[in-house]
Amino acid sequence: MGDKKILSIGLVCLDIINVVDKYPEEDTDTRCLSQRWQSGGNASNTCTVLSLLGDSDIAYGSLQYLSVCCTSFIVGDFARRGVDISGVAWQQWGETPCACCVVCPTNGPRTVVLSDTNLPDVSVEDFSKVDLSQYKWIHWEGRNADEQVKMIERAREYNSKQEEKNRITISVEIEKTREPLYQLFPLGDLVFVSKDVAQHFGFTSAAAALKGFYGRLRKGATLICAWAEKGADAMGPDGVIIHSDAFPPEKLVDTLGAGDTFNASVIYSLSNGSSLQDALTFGCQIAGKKCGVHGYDGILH
Ligand SMILES: Nc1ncnc2c1ncn2[C@@H]1O[C@H](COP(=O)(O)OP(=O)(O)O)[C@@H](O)[C@H]1O
Ligand SMILES: O=P(O)(O)OC[C@@]1(O)O[C@H](CO)[C@@H](O)[C@@H]1O
Repeated sequence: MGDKKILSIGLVCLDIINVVDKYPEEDTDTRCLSQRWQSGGNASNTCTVLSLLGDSDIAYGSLQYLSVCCTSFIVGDFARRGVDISGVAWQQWGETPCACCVVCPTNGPRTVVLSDTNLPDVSVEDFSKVDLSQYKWIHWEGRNADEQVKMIERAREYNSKQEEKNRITISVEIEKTREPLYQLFPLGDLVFVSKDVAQHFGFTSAAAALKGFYGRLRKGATLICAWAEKGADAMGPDGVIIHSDAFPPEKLVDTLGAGDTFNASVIYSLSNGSSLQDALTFGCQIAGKKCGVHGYDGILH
């Protein structure tokens, strides 16, 4: 695979994170323990974690064209982390998505309210400008699924003309409970399905979700389902379910981005030749470390 990179397509936003000692009640006025700005969104978090793990990659998400305050913050953050943004689909109009996040270190969970109004998603046209020969792996966060289907078709067509060693591995994440996203199940070589989607379909464990969803996948594909403090399960073409326990940190402080950290770490590990079991374990280890620190710096220590 040489020096080829990993491309991540999905949300890039600004996270404004309020750390509180207890989740605020409605119609109260409280002070947070601390507040910080952080680059966020699936594509951004994936690139952040990949860059910390050591790969050079490209955040290819939706960033506003105008250099308004929060956009320059995100760009600065990518530069600081060495994330290559030369492939970003800059938009001429629209507002940079922004998420107000509440993180409660006493019990861990994060609550997110996202404003994602009018910034266009990455389109097939944007994607047609991408030089696919640069990439060994492309990850799509399920969003504008109808367009994403066509982008993945283009990547598959490219693959059909390549020798096996030059083919791009295609992964998709189906995280939100939105009907159009389910058409992505048969499109990935690797599919991440969230606990939220699994529960929406009535599954009460990762293993049950894998058994229930696996039939929707393309031949030879792998399905992974993370289940917070219960760790994660995976099923490959042999139909065997493998599992990794979670690796809870000594003190749970911030679970915002744990799922994105898990996905990025699994992708990193598989793209470097690890077995599915090792990649699953590595994903849980790094995601567990993330839960023990605020933000992403320190996830390797
Ligand atoms: N409370 C926790 N303790 C330890 N590990 C956790 C915890 N929450 C999440 N993780 C790790 O992060 C991974 C993804 O978490 P999950 O909550 O399923 O994703 P998301 O953040 O997308 O909801 C889990 O498989 C697990 O390894
Ligand atoms: O890994 P998680 O915690 O599921 O996702 C975290 C996240 O990508 O989701 C929000 C948008 O939905 C962003 O504000 C935030 O950075």
